Amino acid sequence: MTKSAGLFITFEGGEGVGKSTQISRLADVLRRRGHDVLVTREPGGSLGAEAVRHVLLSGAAEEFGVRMEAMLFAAARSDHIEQVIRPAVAEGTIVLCDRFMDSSRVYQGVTGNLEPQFIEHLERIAVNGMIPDLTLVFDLPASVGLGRAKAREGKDAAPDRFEKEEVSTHEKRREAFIDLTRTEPERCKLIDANKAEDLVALAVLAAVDPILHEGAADEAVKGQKA
Ligand SMILES: Nc1ncnc2c1ncn2[C@@H]1O[C@H](COP(=O)(O)OP(=O)(O)OP(=O)(O)O)[C@@H](O)[C@H]1O
Ligand SMILES: Cc1cn([C@H]2C[C@H](O)[C@@H](COP(=O)(O)O)O2)c(=O)[nH]c1=O
Repeated sequence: MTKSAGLFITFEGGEGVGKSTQISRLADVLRRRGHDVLVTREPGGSLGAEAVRHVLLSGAAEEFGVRMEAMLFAAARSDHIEQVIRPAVAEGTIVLCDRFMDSSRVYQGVTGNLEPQFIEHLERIAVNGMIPDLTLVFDLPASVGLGRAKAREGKDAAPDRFEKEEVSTHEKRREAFIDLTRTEPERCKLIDANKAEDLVALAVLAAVDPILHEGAADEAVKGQKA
């Protein structure tokens, strides 16, 4: 198989919506089709960003305020992009990333009440042009997602810094994620996550297939011109 162009696909949504489950299933399908695939996550995905992940999810930075947390997410994102994502996409890899800049827009921007200009400025610096080719927004009632996350972690596990917030805050996040699919319909596609795993997997493939074919068509045109 000729090497196709790399792609950057992000998975967004509230807690326990099934992102990791579907990323793993999609990665298997794409690898079977012969693609190089890298699965990664935020916050984290590079050595520096994984260190910052611990600070953020443990709640150690919470007392310093949402601006501080937003800047830590942005710092982790910048490291992750420059060390891992950009080089992988440049080599032709399909990068599947569990959460990215839209989580900052929603968690720190909308429910953290940070000024939109501040979030936009941080995003521009951190992302540095590495905008996802496609973002899948998984949608599920917040209470269902939180229930799934709790079942996954075990009833005695303590919720992390963000999981522990009010259900109404999680519902506000759900609405904000849905809004993204209205304001950026080309990039952000809504996936109904309130279905059996196999049906969600079919919806994910249906959303991803068109951009795989666009990439293949671009390569073919380049090949004809060469
Ligand atoms: N379609 C589904 N129906 C029922 N349960 C599901 C479905 N998809 C995933 N799950 C289960 O729900 C739990 C949460 O799924 P998963 O870890 O994939 O979500 P996530 O979006 O990555 O969560 P988080 O953002 O909290 O890390 C897991 O135990 C998973 O097995
Ligand atoms: C990237 C990013 C993440 N968050 C929040 C969202 C989740 O509550 C956690 C990550 O946990 P997960 O189990 O790995 O999904 O972090 C955020 O608030 N802002 C961000 O930019």
